[in-house]
Amino acid sequence: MSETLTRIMVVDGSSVSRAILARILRSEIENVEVVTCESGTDAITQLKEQDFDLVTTALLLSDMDGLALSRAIRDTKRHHYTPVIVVSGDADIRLLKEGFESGVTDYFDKSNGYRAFGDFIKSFIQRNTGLVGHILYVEDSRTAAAVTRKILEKHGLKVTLTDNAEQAIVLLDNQSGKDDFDMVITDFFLEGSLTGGDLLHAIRARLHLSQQELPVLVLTGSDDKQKQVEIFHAGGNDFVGKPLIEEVLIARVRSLLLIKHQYDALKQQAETMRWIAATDSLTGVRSKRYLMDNGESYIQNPDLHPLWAMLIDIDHFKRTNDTLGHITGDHVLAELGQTLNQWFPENMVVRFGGEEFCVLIKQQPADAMLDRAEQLRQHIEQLQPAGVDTTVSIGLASTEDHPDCHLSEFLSKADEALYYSKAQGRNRASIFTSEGPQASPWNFSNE
Ligand SMILES: Nc1nc2c(ncn2[C@@H]2O[C@H](COP(=O)(O)OP(=O)(O)OP(=O)(O)O)[C@@H](O)[C@H]2O)c(=O)[nH]1
Repeated sequence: MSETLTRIMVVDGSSVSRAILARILRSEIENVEVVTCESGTDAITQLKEQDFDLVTTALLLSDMDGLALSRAIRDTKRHHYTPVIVVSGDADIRLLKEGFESGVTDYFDKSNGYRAFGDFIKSFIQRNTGLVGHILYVEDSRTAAAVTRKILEKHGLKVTLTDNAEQAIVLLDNQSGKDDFDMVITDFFLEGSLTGGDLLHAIRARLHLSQQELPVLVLTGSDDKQKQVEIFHAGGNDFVGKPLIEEVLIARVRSLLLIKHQYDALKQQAETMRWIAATDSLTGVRSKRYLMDNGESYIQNPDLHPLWAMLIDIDHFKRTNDTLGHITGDHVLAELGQTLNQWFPENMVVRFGGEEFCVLIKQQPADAMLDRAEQLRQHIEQLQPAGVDTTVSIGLASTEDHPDCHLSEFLSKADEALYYSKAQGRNRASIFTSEGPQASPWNFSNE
């Protein structure tokens, strides 16, 4: 949810149009304040006194036309950069010819309907909100650095300045994942032993940061076409000629940051998808798919031995569902999942089936494992998850007893031990040794 307030001015001679446009904007855009004006003069007066993020204007107004209003807006200091959108039903030839020179940013064809107007403005705002990003700026001229830094900061960017490529590489190399750089702006000609071209090469070839991961904008005073080609060959995303023109610099920075932010969003999305595929949403433990993808390498890793498979199955869970309902059953499962995650934080906790969990537990001697299984059994017996009397049966198998098993075979040993626990009366733990299933020594002391 956006937290900053967006202020939009709507200029239109028709009171009906003003009311509809304002209503659409208020319903489509979060945190918006809409101010309406009937005439160009009224609009200019308010624009001189207040800040707005966007102005929409009809083409025909009672005292001037939308193009004249746009020109007047460009002449104000406060709104020199504010986007102006002409909203009109007839894209006449004058708008096409003069709109650009008048500083009109975009045009909305009213014949597309009011609903489309809401979508149009919403997406326009999303594309044109204040710049957000952390820029690593490499410039050895103090004067140029001061001026450019001021421009970037004025547009909302955070800037870290260094005057040489060597230092820039160190800063990039030491990024920690927090407050990392979103893009690099570098002068091509630098005084140190490395040029902007060398920096580019280091970013792409040594640090392996792609053009989407870390866009680089090169500032060059040279009109040399060969140099410009070299910049692209070295992995530069774009270049801007010096002396810098503020609007050109900001437009380039904006489009490169857009690439970077889209890359970050896709990466985040892929991460979320992986997490969803790997996690059981009801219980918060790993999914069976995760076990199938990762379990084999886990049990084959000798550093984790002795490694145990522990299968935990709720006793008479059907009865819980049948008497107390499926929802209560779900709550029991969720609480058990949470408990197992807490008990085995460094291990692989998996929902193995409907009411069955599997935990792969690393580096446990047999005595400690049998103690732990018994403590868990007792804990669940007293836990009453979701207020329901609940017990579990447990089956165990160890790599010490079954050193050369693959995952499925290893799990089936633990499953046989679990079956044995069920057959012996439930609410107990059993272990499948090299001699077959046996009751945990704890069961004898319980009975
Ligand atoms: N609430 C709920 N129930 C589930 C879920 N997945 C499986 N079950 C139920 O788990 C129950 C398993 O029943 P059974 O296989 O007969 O096992 P049980 O009643 O636990 O008996 P024993 O395992 O022999 O002690 C069935 O009623 C399934 O509907 C789930 O996601 N939520």
